[in-house]
Amino acid sequence: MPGLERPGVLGQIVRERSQDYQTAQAELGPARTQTGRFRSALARPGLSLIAEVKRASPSQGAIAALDPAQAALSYERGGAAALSVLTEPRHFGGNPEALREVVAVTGLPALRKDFVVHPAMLVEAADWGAGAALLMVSVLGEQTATYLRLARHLGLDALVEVHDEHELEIALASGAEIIGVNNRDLTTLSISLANAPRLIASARAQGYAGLLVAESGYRSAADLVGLHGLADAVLVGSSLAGSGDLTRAVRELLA
Ligand SMILES: O=P(O)(O)OC[C@@H](O)[C@@H](O)c1c[nH]c2ccccc12
Repeated sequence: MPGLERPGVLGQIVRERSQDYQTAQAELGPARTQTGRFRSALARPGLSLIAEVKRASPSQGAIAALDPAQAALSYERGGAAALSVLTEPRHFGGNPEALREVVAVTGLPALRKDFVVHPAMLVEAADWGAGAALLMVSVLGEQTATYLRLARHLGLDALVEVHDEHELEIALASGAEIIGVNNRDLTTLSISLANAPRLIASARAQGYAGLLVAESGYRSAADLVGLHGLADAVLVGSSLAGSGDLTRAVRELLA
């Protein structure tokens, strides 16, 4: 399975997830209809917000004991364009039910946020009603294009995540329609808010015409100023999830 040799926290999680899915079988079945709901939600004019249901993280430990369905409704009320739901159980407090519950209560498209290391994880995402799945170039490397094709076959949009120039090259070559740039280095967990603007500008300069998402570390509307007119969307988790009033936190972030 891909990514087993990655260093730091990322490598640990990838090895755990690979164990979890070691004996899984992926029944792809016939091609499913592509709705593109997640993609269209981000393509709307202005900076779209992907609000994340995140109960814990390796960098912060416990964030908030959110009820996923309630959190999703609060985010929707505040004006989020789409949702991201962690399904990784050991470090992010996620689980499959969280995603299923969110899909059941909201009209917003949801991203399965996990460390995809096996095709079965994409089949699950589609079966659970996700509109999209996260594909991390730091995990999948040159297999990113293969997983992208699998996601499409299953009717899913894919958020292809990169953190540096080399990963961006792989994402651009893979044919990704949505590329996310993570400000957080997942091997060290350190954040640099300059990373997403820099790589997003680089993707545009290379003629990339798809959607671009800035990810991680945003806490206030002031932090987003540099993204307007540059990124199509921003992915925010911890600062919203830990705010105590999710609807208000979304409104303040988008103000
Ligand atoms: O909580 P933050 O700093 O707002 O970040 C959200 C999101 O970008 C982050 O959860 C994330 C980005 N890429 C990931 C990959 C796996 C797990 C988590 C992530």
